[in-house]
Amino acid sequence: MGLGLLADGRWVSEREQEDSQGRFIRPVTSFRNKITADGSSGFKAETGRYHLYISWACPWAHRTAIMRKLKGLSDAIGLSVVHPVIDQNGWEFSDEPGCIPDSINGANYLWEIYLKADAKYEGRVTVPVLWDKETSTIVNNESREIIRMLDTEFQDFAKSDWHFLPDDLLEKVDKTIELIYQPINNGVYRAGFATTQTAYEEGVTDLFNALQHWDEVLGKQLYLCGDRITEADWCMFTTLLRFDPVYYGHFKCNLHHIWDYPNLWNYLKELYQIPGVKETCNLDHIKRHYYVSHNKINPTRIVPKGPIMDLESPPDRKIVS
Ligand SMILES: N[C@@H](CCC(=O)N[C@@H](CS)C(=O)NCC(=O)O)C(=O)O
Repeated sequence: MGLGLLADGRWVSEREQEDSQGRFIRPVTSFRNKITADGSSGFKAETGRYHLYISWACPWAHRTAIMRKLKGLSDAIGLSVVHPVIDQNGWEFSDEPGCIPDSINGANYLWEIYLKADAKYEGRVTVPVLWDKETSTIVNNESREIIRMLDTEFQDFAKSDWHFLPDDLLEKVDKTIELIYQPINNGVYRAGFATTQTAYEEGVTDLFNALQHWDEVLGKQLYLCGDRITEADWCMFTTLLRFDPVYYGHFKCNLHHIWDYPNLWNYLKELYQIPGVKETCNLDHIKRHYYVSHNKINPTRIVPKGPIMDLESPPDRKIVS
């Protein structure tokens, strides 16, 4: 599949992991430290100290890019963007349009960053990566935890008033992020990377049951957790954005398009049209990443021209509470 991992300090090509029934297994993330406003964790929130490595293509990394942008943290936290296609050597830095080379460590490949953080690191080399320039290490490479840190620990440097974790919704936000993870965010991968009919059907069934549920919820309330936008909405957004252009065809998630669901489709457009969000949505990188990197699923590496998808048209969701 053009995907690989680090083993014994070397890069080795390897396919996606699966269980004996052909079900996709997502490996556990390894760097789990935390940046805190008061520095009690050993990583203090500071301006100019941290750097984010992302791919515009990746839905997990995209969450962190949205958070950095909307919180007004672009001056405080640096950014590098890898080439959209994963080839023999994994994620690669490039100066092609849309990419930002690694100005911090001067790496050619993302795996070099992982080895610099931990010379004994073994396993997958994934985006996003939150890098600490002061201690030359990876603080964290789990998107859900990175967005939480950017949202709550960098208040002194945030240049906007957005806050995506209201005190009274903390539990609900966590529960919702958890609730949409398996069937939706990971569900598209469970369908797309399945290697048996049964595993694929399990993934697709869970996915479309969950989409139906959330379409109904979004007919009654504005956002996933109620009347305010939260971190959970950004977790949902990056999957919905990729759905019709990629998951519908490439991952065979084709019972319905997102544009068939009146509430989900309008909700997607509403979030897309929030100032600052569009600049983080690179559909060219998104399509090239999936259709070209997964050569087991798409051996010709042909990237479809469509679909024609109008995310700019005015949303007209009807909320009936
Ligand atoms: N748990 C991670 C998952 C990140 C992840 O799977 N990223 C993918 C891109 S969409 C990746 O870098 N894959 C490369 C690989 O597995 O070799 C998170 O949410 O941050």
